Parts: sequence; structure tokens; C-alpha cells
Amino acid sequence: MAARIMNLPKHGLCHLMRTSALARHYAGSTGSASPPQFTTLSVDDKTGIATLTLNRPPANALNAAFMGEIARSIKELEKSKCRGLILTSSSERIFCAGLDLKECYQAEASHLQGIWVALQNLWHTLYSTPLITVALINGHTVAGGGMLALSSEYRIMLPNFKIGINETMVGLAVPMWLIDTYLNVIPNRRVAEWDLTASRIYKSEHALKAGLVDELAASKEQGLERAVAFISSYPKHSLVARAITKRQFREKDLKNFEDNRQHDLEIFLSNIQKPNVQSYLGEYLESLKKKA
Ligand SMILES: CCCCCCCCCC/C=C\CC(=O)SCCNC(=O)CCNC(=O)[C@H](O)C(C)(C)COP(=O)(O)OP(=O)(O)OC[C@H]1O[C@@H](n2cnc3c(N)ncnc32)[C@H](O)[C@@H]1OP(=O)(O)O
Repeated sequence: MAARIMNLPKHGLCHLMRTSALARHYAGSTGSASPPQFTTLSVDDKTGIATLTLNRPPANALNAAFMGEIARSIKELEKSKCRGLILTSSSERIFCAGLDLKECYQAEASHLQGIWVALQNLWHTLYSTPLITVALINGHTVAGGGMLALSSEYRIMLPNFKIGINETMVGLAVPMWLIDTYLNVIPNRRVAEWDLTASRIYKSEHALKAGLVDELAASKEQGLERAVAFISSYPKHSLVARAITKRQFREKDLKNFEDNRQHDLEIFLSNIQKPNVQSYLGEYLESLKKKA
């Protein structure tokens, strides 16, 4: 795959957007002059398929800046009329460890608010995008990381990693928009309810059996090939009809989210600041450190 950002003048799939132009565009849309910090974006000029690589070591933990960057890249790719997006990680062990818990611990309310709004926006952007989306899960992906994978349309995972939504483990309820996202992948309500209430984390092989992921790939290279094959399986002439159909499937979930966006934020802020949740979060962070 050509690792560069450029246009596809022949068939008009992607407009010219070199790295510096992209940086200028980010500056325009965010008010900040800084170029992407935590991701790299490449677009294959032949296929019109973009690869967005998450690169915030050590765990690709999501803070507001990182989430904003991912969401803006998706919006840019939509405007440039790329056909598909592959999300993957630069780490060999972790696709995404969810929200940056260090930033959720003993933080100001305004900071927590920024994190949650960025998470809401990222979910909305990824879940609603007309792009054909594939998560190439080349490492563990939990909580907010699970959200990234499940909001994509197709999941290819490497063996021996973990995937799941573990919010109840940290003493917090799973928001309705994430339940809807889960049900979009695992429509068996009983299984979904059990998974989410029990914070069930699947190993890759079991996730495949359960339908949480669609394919296993032996290596990242093979996964990339499979991701390109999935996106390319949609003929060019069907892309608009495809996108409308995708939107119709997801419309109810998106509307429910919009109707409850503010309430969802208030619930998060109220729960995350509770002394028992903060105290548990502190212990949980210690346990992550002790592992090292
Ligand atoms: C309480 C928070 C808000 C709850 C909101 C409720 C509403 C639900 C909505 C759902 C959406 C988002 C919520 C979240 O995402 S909460 C995040 C929960 N995430 C986790 O519980 C993951 C914790 N991490 C792990 O389980 C493991 O790290 C791993 C991902 C399985 C990888 O294991 P590993 O053995 O390969 O690596 P490990 O040594 O554990 O970690 C490497 C370093 O990365 C640091 N780290 C890991 N996860 C996080 C994190 N989430 N935030 C910040 N830092 C993280 C870890 O401390 C190591 O650092 P160091 O090398 O020791 O410095």
C-alpha cells in the first residue's frame, strides 16, 4: 500500500492532501496550528483506502486530543471522498486500552467534561461515517478501544489478544449508545446483556466464535490484505446506496444518542467524580502499574 497522502485525480476518490496541507486544514478546523500528534494517516492512491494508525504509546489510551484527532481525520477523509478506512495500531501489543484512566483520576470537572465530549464525538463520527470502516485489531482492545472496534463495520483481529467492554468492572454503567453499538454486532440480547453486565473480555479465538470479530488474521500484513479485500468487495457504483443503507441501519441509535447527549454527559460526570469510583480508579491504576 502506498504510504502517502495524496489525491486520486483519475477516479476522483481522494482529493490532493499532502501532509502539510492536512496540517493546515487541521489548524483551520481546530484553531490549533499543531499537526496530527498521535496518529499517522496514509491513503493508497490506487484503491482510495485510508489507513489511520493509532500511535499514542504505550497503550493508545484515549485522551481528548487523541480522540479529536481521530474524529477530524475521519471527517477529512469523508470530504476527500475516500472509499474506506482501516483503523489499526502502531503497537504490537495494544490496539487501544480505552480512555486514558490517568487523565480520569483526580481530574478537574472541566477536564473530565472535555474527555467525555470527545468520546461522544468520536463515537458519533465513526459510527455514522459513510466510509467503509474496518478495525484491524492488532493488539488488546478494551472499553473505549472496544468501542472503536465495534463502531467499525468489520473487524479483523490477530490471535491471542483481548477484546471487550469492561465498564462495570470499574463500577460504572455502560451508556445506552454503547449498548446499541454492541447490539449492532451481537444482536442476541441475552448474550449482549450478559457480556456487558459481566464485563466479559473475549480472547481473539473466542471473539470470532461469538461473532464479536469477523475474521482472524495471522499477521498485521495479512490483516491489511484482508481489510483491503473487504473494502474493495463493494463496487464503486454502489458506494452511495451502500452508505445510505448503512445510515438507515444506524439512524435510530444515532438519534437516541442525540436525544440524550447532555444527559449522558451529566451521568458520566456525576459517576466518575464519586469518591468510591475515584478510589477504585486509583487502585486500578496501581494494579496496572504493578504488572509492569
Ligand atoms: C473509569 C473510567 C470511565 C468509565 C466510563 C463509563 C462509561 C463507559 C463508556 C465506555 C467507553 C469508555 C470508557 C473507558 O474506556 S474506561 C478505560 C478502561 N480501560 C481499561 O480498563 C484497560 C486497562 N488496561 C488493560 O487492561 C491492559 O493494559 C491491556 C489494555 C489489556 C494491555 O495489557 P498489557 O499487559 O499488554 O499492557 P500493560 O502493561 O497493562 O499496559 C501498558 C502500559 O499502558 C498503561 N495503560 C494501560 N491501560 C491504560 C489506560 N486505560 N489508561 C492509561 N494508561 C493505561 C499501563 O499503565 C502501562 O503503563 P506503564 O508502562 O506501566 O507506564
